Amino acid sequence: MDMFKLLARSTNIQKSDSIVKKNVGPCVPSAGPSKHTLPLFKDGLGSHNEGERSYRGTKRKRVGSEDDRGDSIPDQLNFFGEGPSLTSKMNETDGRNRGAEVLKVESTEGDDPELSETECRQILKQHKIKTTILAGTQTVRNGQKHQPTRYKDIRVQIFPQPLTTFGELRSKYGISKRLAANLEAQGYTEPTEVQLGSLPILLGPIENWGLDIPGAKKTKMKRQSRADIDLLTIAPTGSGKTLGFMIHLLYELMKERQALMQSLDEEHPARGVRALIIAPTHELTDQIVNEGRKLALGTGIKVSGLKKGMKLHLELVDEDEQVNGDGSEDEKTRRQNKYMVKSDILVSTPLLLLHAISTNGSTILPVPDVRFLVLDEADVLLDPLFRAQTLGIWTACSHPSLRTSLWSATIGSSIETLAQTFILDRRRKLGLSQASKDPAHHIIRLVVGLKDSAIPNVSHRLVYSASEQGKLLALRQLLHPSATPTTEAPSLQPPFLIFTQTIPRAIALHSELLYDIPIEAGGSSRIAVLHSDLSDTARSNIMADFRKGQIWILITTDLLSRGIDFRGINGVVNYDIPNTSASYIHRVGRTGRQGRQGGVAMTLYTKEDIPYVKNVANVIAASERAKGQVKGEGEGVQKWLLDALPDLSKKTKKELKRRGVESRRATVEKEGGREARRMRISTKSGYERQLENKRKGAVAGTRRRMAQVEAGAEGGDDEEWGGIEN
Ligand SMILES: Nc1ncnc2c1ncn2[C@@H]1O[C@H](COP(=O)(O)OP(=O)(O)OP(=O)(O)O)[C@@H](O)[C@H]1O
Repeated sequence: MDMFKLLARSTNIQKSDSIVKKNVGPCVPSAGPSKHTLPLFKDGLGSHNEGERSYRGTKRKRVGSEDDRGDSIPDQLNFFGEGPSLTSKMNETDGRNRGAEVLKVESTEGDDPELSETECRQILKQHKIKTTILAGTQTVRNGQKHQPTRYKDIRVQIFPQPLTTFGELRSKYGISKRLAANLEAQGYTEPTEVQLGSLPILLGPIENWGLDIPGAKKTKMKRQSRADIDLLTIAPTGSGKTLGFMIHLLYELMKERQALMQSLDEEHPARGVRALIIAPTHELTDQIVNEGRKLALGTGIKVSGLKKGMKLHLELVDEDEQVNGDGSEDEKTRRQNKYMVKSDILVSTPLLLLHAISTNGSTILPVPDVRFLVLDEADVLLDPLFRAQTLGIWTACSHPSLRTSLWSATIGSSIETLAQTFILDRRRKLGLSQASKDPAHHIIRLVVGLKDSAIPNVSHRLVYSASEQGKLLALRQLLHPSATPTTEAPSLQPPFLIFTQTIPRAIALHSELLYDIPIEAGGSSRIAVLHSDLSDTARSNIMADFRKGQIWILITTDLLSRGIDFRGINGVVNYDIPNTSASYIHRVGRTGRQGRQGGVAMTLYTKEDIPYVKNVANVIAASERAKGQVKGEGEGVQKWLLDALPDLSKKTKKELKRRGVESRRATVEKEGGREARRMRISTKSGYERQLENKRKGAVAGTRRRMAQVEAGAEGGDDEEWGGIEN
């Protein structure tokens, strides 16, 4: 495996040889062996300690020691690399289970072993994968007669055949050679848990789901029938959801393309957007495009990100005045070539996509060719902030067999109900809920691990620092290599992320810390701030520099809390407490990805935060319970603290989610600026600030006076001599 390819993953750098060598020298702070703590799921622990398991007809064993990889990455180069390989990590953790658990099945009974239902149950349970049909079609018996199939709230657990190796993608599901080769070239050899559970449902026939499917008795159903399904997937951060939906989309579009080419007698099939992926930020859409392109290489499927001004309909290109030219035919063709989207899989943020399918009068035009809709970070996309836009797009996807999949580490019950209601309403409106037209449609929910919880392979710390100044001091202790690690301020080696509540606070913290990194270590260039007020170019440059290891500490807002995959970051600092427990789960999920051990999530809180800390404390406590950890002194959340912290009322929770801690939003203009001064990010005393302000005032006054004198002198020159008045 090419180590530089790994280092450059998720960047556009192809030949990053020189960059890596230049930037990742011995002074790289994250160099050194990665630490290991406990496994992600406790159940898996016991079952995998044996190191080897056998099921009927299959021999299931741990694979992939360091030697198996064939190449090992020197620690000092493994800055943003994959860390220890997934497989080697298993050995290192004494054969215990981890986040991105992998398995290999060595078939001893033919190429395509079918596992019995008991075996499926066993594997799925071991990996904490729970699959439930939430609603679907069911044949209702009325006396002797079978009523037409009807929609029902079913809520039945199913046990689909798990995907135990990527080899099965080809042998069982028939993915193309090219796609299989691309997976291998990217170093993906074994599926992670979310892929193990979701791909058989997405790619396979309904018989894969086990026997207990209402209305789908094996004897009555046609063999190899595929159901229309909508899937909700809830799996931990960094568990490989992107690859899960990408493999599905590429598989479907390649199959469709092949069928079309055959039916058109080898002619080129018509192209157009057939799959939409929506994600909440540009950073995330760029990352998805990047991953998608690597997988789609040579398959003929085009994956692209939507750019400003691009449209999905010809009439919209013609309508747009901004891009209108002289009206000639040539000009029209040129314009259409330039502004029409020409890709099979389009990735976008909701607002940009909505503009691309709306007229100037903002009527949304339907996109009937779209067959697949993926909502990545679905809970955020269906949150009030993005809800109208997302549902607008979803409604515009008017294909009768649209398959929607929703992915996130956190999908609360209200969002789940909203999605389910919307899916059923949409089908009803399209007249699809009658039995004759809807023989097999199901809404399925797949949960990996404990629903809505933080990854347990990260060490969580909740640190009280009394005041804003206290927080700054705690952070400085982390930055200075000489600082002795204490329980209050544990050591945290860069690279790491710092989250603040607002953009002004991120900027203020950045200017405060700018000179905290010694010149010999790169000085101010090692620390940067990223937020949505920056230009797109500035944002992508900062992202690229952080991935390359040129920036060590990145201060940001919740903009980067979702989906962003920085492989090797050592930790996350919540400089300001997150607004919701979901936000905490996603922020800390930027570390400990792919089950990587040793990540630290540190949350600082002050007096003002006490009424709001319970949210975070509960998540940490649940995560510790999940891994069965006995807490060390100062680590995690002590029981007394959990009991002492006040509970949040529904109203407070709602307000906190919407606005964050109110006092941190105070500006100097409000309340004579007293609150703003108290919450200011600065270590300077009031007296020092007063002196500084006086100095600034004096300098400004001198400049003003000089300008006046100059203006006066210039004015004198310009004035015409008017003679002496009588
Ligand atoms: N089967 C696999 N083998 C090895 N690495 C994998 C596999 N699947 C995914 N990965 C890697 O795991 C990392 C995390 O994947 P991804 O970003 O898709 O996580 P996610 O579940 O979407 O996380 P989040 O909830 O934070 O968005 C990526 O670097 C990806 O390349």
